[in-house]
Amino acid sequence: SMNSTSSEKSTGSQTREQSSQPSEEFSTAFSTSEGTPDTTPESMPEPEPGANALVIYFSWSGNTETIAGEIASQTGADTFQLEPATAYSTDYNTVLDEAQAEQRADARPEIVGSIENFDSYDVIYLGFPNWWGDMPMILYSFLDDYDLSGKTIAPFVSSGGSGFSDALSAIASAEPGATITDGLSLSSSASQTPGGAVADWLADIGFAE
Ligand SMILES: Cc1cc2nc3c(=O)[nH]c(=O)nc-3n(C[C@H](O)[C@H](O)[C@H](O)COP(=O)(O)O)c2cc1C
Repeated sequence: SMNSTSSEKSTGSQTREQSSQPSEEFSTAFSTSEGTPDTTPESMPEPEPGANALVIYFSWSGNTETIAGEIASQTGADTFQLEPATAYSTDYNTVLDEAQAEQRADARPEIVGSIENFDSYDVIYLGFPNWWGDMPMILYSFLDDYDLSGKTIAPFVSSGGSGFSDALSAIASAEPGATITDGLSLSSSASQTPGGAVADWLADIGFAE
């Protein structure tokens, strides 16, 4: 299940009616182009691979979710889907307007449920689609609600071509006490077969199993 963290997310499997690639227009319009000291190594049990990592993501049409699932599968990390208390429209043109209105209002959409044992995670894989050159506002809700000081954030984005835009600096501003790795940026279509890119990225940032 994509919602394997703790017990919270029984409501988390919204179905999406859109195709996984609703945003052809963006391809053109937006193209720019272990922490503890090793004191008693003999007697310490080995930590489970990925046991201290959590994949947190928002996805409207499934592309970011596919990347999130691949990261979880390759690392053994838990996952938590950011889901807004008030669902977005399933209509593409309508969600474009909803997203823009939320951005203009600097909104903080409420997140369904809460992340159990958040403090126990050292590594947060944080994924989202590029929405109008920014993170969806629910990512700002998450960064406001949770303190990521001392954690490592490994960001990933799915986009029609814009990549992260200014999202990486926004994350850094919101979480000055966190370490942020190089990000993984995939196009909408590359997001659908992310295995190789995820493996390369995990190796690059030092989190390959
Ligand atoms: C509301 C909205 C705004 C978008 N804005 C951009 C954008 O500014 N730049 C871009 O490259 N893609 C943009 N896209 C395209 C998405 O980033 C892209 O389709 C992504 O793969 C969707 O990920 P998801 O399936 O996880 O929701 C936008 C899509 C939506 C729905």
